[in-house]
Amino acid sequence: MSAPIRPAHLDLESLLEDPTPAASLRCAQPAELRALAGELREFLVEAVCRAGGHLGSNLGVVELTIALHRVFDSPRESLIFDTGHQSYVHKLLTGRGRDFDALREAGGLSGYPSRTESEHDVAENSHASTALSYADGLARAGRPVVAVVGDGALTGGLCWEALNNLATSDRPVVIVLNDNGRSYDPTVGAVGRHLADLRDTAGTGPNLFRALGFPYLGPIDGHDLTAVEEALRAAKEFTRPVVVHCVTGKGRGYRPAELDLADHLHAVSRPGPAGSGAQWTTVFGERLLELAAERPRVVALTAAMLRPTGLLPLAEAFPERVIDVGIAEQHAVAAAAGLALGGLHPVVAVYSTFLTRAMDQVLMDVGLHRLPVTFVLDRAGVTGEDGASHHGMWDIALLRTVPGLRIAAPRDAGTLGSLLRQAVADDEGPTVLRFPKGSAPADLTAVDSRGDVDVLRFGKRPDVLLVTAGPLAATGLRAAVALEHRGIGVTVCDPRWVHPVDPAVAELAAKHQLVVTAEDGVRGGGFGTGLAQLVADAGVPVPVHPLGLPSRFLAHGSRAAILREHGLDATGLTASIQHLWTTAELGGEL
Ligand SMILES: Cc1ncc(C[n+]2csc(CCOP(=O)(O)OP(=O)(O)O)c2C)c(N)n1
Ligand SMILES: CC(=O)[C@@H](O)[C@H](O)COP(=O)(O)O
Ligand SMILES: [Mg+2]
Repeated sequence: MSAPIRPAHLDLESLLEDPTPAASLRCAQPAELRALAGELREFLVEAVCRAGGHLGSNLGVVELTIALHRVFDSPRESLIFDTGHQSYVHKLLTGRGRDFDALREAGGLSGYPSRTESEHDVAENSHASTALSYADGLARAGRPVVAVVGDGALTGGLCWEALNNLATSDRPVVIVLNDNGRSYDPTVGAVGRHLADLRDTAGTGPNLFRALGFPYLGPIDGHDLTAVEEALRAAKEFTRPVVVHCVTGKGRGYRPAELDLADHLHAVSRPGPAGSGAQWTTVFGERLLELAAERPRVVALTAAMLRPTGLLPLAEAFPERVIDVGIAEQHAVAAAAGLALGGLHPVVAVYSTFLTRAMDQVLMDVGLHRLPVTFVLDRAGVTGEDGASHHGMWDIALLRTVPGLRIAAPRDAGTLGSLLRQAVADDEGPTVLRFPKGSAPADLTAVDSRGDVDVLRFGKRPDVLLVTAGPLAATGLRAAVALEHRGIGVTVCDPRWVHPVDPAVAELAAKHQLVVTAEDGVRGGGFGTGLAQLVADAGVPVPVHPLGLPSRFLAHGSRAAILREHGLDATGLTASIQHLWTTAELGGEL
């Protein structure tokens, strides 16, 4: 193999222009690499503060990622980053630096590894704790593989299932433990404590990895390029899985991130005009605190997301009533079942997308026992910039299959409060509350109520009944006004409980000629499907047409733009309903 041609001088500018930066990295001198690390940090701070995204985690892995690309030959040797939120440096070192101009924008660079973006991205991840399993599989398939896993991700049970298998494997896998002592709460659990002991004793004390049978190299200063490289080169010599324990600083090199002791600027939001209403998350946190003060049996659980799910106010007021289990959604749900069996009313606060991991526990541990557990799903529906794996668009369709479980979708801050109150007062079985990312619309007053169902407006003529789920109520009202101007009477109602839907909706349906439903979840199997069943079962001969998201993995972009693209903004709903009404009047198929 001919020696790589060495550029005159390696710096960020030359690296950004270089289609194969790793080759240049391998030729660079230590001083150049140290200077490059500084430039990469400045670049990250500028790009992420502009576009939003994961900052602290990426600042912490600059040297580690440089070393990985110097020692391993990606993509021949697969580099997998667990969770993938810390893969920005990897993107920069694999020819995607210029694409940071459109980081997390529609059509632009993804905030996570993306197979369509680069052959250097092995898996399209973002749900934590999967990398070691991918690595085990890839190694068994004959691929040399390196997996980088964080101390937070290591709290997930899936990692331990993988380690159980890897420890006895005869295939080479380099497991790089990126230990920054941070997931969200560094005090959660024994894994974090053991890693701290390994750091404190310089690896000389009891060592879980060695006890399981892994060769263990470390702990290594993850910002000392030479030390990391030496360890990786040594690890590469092993013909079986080996653990390299790197100690890094989350937010390293950027003062505001280093000083942010809560989460070292784990993720930052894109700057922009603040929404008019309060954030859904904030409203939930405030209402839960009030309810917990009234109801001593209420306790809350989070899977390493205390602040993002709004539980901080409760944790500050009643620290003993909030349990952070680490990145362990399955354990959170099964432990909630235990808490409920013990007479408490647990509230599991989790992002919609992460509850899917624990579906079995929802079905068999909570559902089967008809336990009073309330699941609060933040980031339900379209989440936006975090892309395909973060959209919370499957929750209604999946959860509807759990016998006895009821799902509520508040339309605004006011209904969030009242529905949460109903949910935690329900001791007959599991309840779910789902709401999206962002700010809640202004409260919408009902003009009439039929059971659980709020009628938000009556059409001038009983043409169309529009039944909306959660925040689509505000959108539906705007569409209804536009349709009235076009001569189509539209009644809008919000069932509030989107599963099972109150039969009062079937009675309303019977008074109209066409029913349209709107939801920000998958259309097939979702709320609209359930409502169509209800109307049919009630013997009401009115066609029901569900509108929602297609059953596809939707790319990143802003929430508003994605909803627009799928006809779930006011203009889209207006057009769809007008089309359906026209077709219906002409006697066409619905
Ligand atoms: C299954 C799952 N639950 C929750 C999250 C949200 N989440 C993203 S990163 C993160 C912390 C990861 O900690 P760690 O692996 O130590 O990486 P660090 O950010 O510290 O580098 C969490 C909880 C997730 N991605 N996946
Ligand atoms: C918490 C985390 O790292 C991801 O799940 C992601 O960044 C979510 O972003 P938001 O919390 O801004 O929705
Ligand atoms: Mg960490």
